[in-house]
Amino acid sequence: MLSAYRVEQIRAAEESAARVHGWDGLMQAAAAALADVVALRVPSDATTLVLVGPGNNGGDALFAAARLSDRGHRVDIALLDHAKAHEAGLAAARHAGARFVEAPSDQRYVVDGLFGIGARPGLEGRAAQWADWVRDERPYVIAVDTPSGIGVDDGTVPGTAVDADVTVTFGGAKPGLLIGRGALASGELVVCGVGIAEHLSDPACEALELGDGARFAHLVPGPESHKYSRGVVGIEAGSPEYAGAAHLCVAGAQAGTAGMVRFVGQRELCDRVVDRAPEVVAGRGHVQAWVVGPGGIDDPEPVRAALDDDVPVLLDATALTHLPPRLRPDVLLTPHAGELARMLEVERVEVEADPWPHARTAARRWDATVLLKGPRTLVVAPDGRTMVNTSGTSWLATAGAGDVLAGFAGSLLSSGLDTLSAGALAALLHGAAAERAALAGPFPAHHIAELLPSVLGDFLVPTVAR
Ligand SMILES: NC(=O)C1=CN([C@@H]2O[C@H](COP(=O)(O)OP(=O)(O)OC[C@H]3O[C@@H](n4cnc5c(N)ncnc54)[C@H](OP(=O)(O)O)[C@@H]3O)[C@@H](O)[C@H]2O)[C@@H](O)CC1
Ligand SMILES: [K+]
Repeated sequence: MLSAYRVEQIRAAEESAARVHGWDGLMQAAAAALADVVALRVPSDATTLVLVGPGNNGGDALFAAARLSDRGHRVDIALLDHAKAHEAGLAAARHAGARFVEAPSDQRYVVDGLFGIGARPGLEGRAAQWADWVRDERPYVIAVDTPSGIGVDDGTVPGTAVDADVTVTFGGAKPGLLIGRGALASGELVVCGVGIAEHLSDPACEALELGDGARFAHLVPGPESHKYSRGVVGIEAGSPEYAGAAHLCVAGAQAGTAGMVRFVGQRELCDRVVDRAPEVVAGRGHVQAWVVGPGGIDDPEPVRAALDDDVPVLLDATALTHLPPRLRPDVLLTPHAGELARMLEVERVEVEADPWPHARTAARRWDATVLLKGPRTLVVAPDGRTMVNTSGTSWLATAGAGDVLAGFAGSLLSSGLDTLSAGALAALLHGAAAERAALAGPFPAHHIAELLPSVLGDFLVPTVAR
């Protein structure tokens, strides 16, 4: 599990840790970790340009530059403001023989030490020019703690930001490195301990990882299991216009942990679904979770009927246009940005620019868990607990992918996972299956459903079914 902390949490932990290790101790730990990553990633005969800002982020970069110079690396340093650069760091870099330059020129490797957790979002003046140079010249960029220009607490990018290939972040991740456009600017994350971990309070948000399978070992059936104990998921999806959504949602559900899939809907659609998937049972009956809405008809009745059953309910697509004013925490809503914008009566661009507060607002307003689909899918519980998904590929922007996700998440709900865990796990494995599919190039959504069982199996290893 990857944990992310807001700036004030990091500051508080830093304060406590500094009493133990000293401020210089923390900075040296950060600089050492940074220098190690640079030494591993940058070819030994290349020149690394280190961009240095006015605060301790620049201090980390300067001490790392000194360490790299000492190890024989060629280092150019560009100071944003000579008068404000970290004094001891500057002396160390000079002493180690780093070269000082006025501005970026033809360097292909860059360390972004302009601003870290002390940053106000948005870059101006020379910092903005240097970020533009990075955007145009596309060198390989290693960001120090955070890419400069992002909102560290929320992942907003109000203006220009440095686009990094990798971000070496200290003490713990930050929400802005996981969420929204900030996440896209961060690239790969390397979290380095600098001695503050034991002083941190509860994370602001978390990301499940593919190594977290042991937490879900209870999903693996045992010798006593039967189809009902594994879970029955009921699906009401598809319409004459979108029959495919029914097939894809069912395929997603069958790829999950449920022992049985029920399908309800018009007779003709039921027949078609059972023709394609003979294991499916058509018609109403007892279920442990409902999925309603993918490609569905514009009718409030299926939503009302599912909510009347006292089991977890996933509402997607057309079902989101028929929400009662208040739901309950075992309801999982799965909008994309456009659907959430409609639900909240705001513009889609507003949701895309700052997704987290919009997902939180909806979760609070409906007292339901909200899974907001996007390049970094968010799952937010009514009490604000948030999981961010970091798996996936841009090829996932394909018709039907959401139908598969809804069915798969519903399957996990029917097996007893709470809405937050089911949403987070479904998003993680759906994204991982898409990454696997993308190895062969673009793919249709049904490939995700075909790959999900093996992705789930790998995730749950070494806890294999007996
Ligand atoms: N966490 C840890 O345990 C450890 C953390 N460490 C490191 O410390 C870093 C935090 O350092 P920091 O507090 O000095 O803040 P930093 O990000 O360097 O920037 C502050 C300066 O930038 C300026 N400024 C800000 N935004 C601006 C803008 N948009 N445009 C222009 N100027 C702007 C701001 O100006 P001011 O707001 O004061 O006017 C101030 O001068 C942290 O990210 C990590 O790298 C390690 O050393 C040790 C372990
Ligand atoms: K930075």
